[in-house]
Amino acid sequence: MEPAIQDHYPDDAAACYGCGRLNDQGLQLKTRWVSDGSGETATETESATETVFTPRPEHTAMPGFVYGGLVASVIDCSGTGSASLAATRDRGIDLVGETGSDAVRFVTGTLEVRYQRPTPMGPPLVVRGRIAEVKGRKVTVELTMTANGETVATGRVIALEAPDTMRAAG
Ligand SMILES: CCCCCCCC(=O)SCCNC(=O)CCNC(=O)[C@H](O)C(C)(C)COP(=O)(O)OP(=O)(O)OC[C@H]1O[C@@H](n2cnc3c(N)ncnc32)[C@H](O)[C@@H]1OP(=O)(O)O
Repeated sequence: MEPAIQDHYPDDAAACYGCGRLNDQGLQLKTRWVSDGSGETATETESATETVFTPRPEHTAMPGFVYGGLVASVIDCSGTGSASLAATRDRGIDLVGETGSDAVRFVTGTLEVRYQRPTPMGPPLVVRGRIAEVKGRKVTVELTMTANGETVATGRVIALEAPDTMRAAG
């Protein structure tokens, strides 16, 4: 299995509620490259990322359905994780081993979510990310979330490399 980018964030970037490995109360999302041949072209396949999360009962909106804010959170950190994967790769940094502190850190500039149908509580939510553009310190990622193989939400994240002020805080 490919390494998860969040396991390669330095400790000062590992407290995120969505994806920080050091946040015991958080979602601890993990985002990886996948290359299962699902893309129509080699570039699409190479650029696909995946994040999988199974909601818990406290993530309920109405009984049986997932809270939309949770859906947005999963898409958010899937997007920043995907951006980090892309920038880290583009800069020629190899993620060696299961953990490390070699990832380029990204934060959310813009998050867009379109809720396509109610998200059922129970099955894992699978988010696929496609790197739409890398422009300097800005990466645009398009994302699709499925549950039981059906699209429940789509989104777009514009991620920016983390500013020094955020890295130094805390
Ligand atoms: C690292 C591990 C943690 C993972 C994080 C998980 C996700 C999060 O919750 S992060 C928290 C939420 N996000 C924030 O608090 C970010 C707050 N905003 C900021 O700090 C800044 O506005 C920041 C960093 C986004 C952009 O500032 P800055 O780096 O100075 O951008 P700037 O130099 O002005 O612009 C660079 C490019 O980005 C674009 N841009 C700037 N801000 C945004 C934005 N908010 N949305 C979209 N595009 C933007 C500009 O238009 C410009 O584009 P182009 O090069 O095409 O002209």
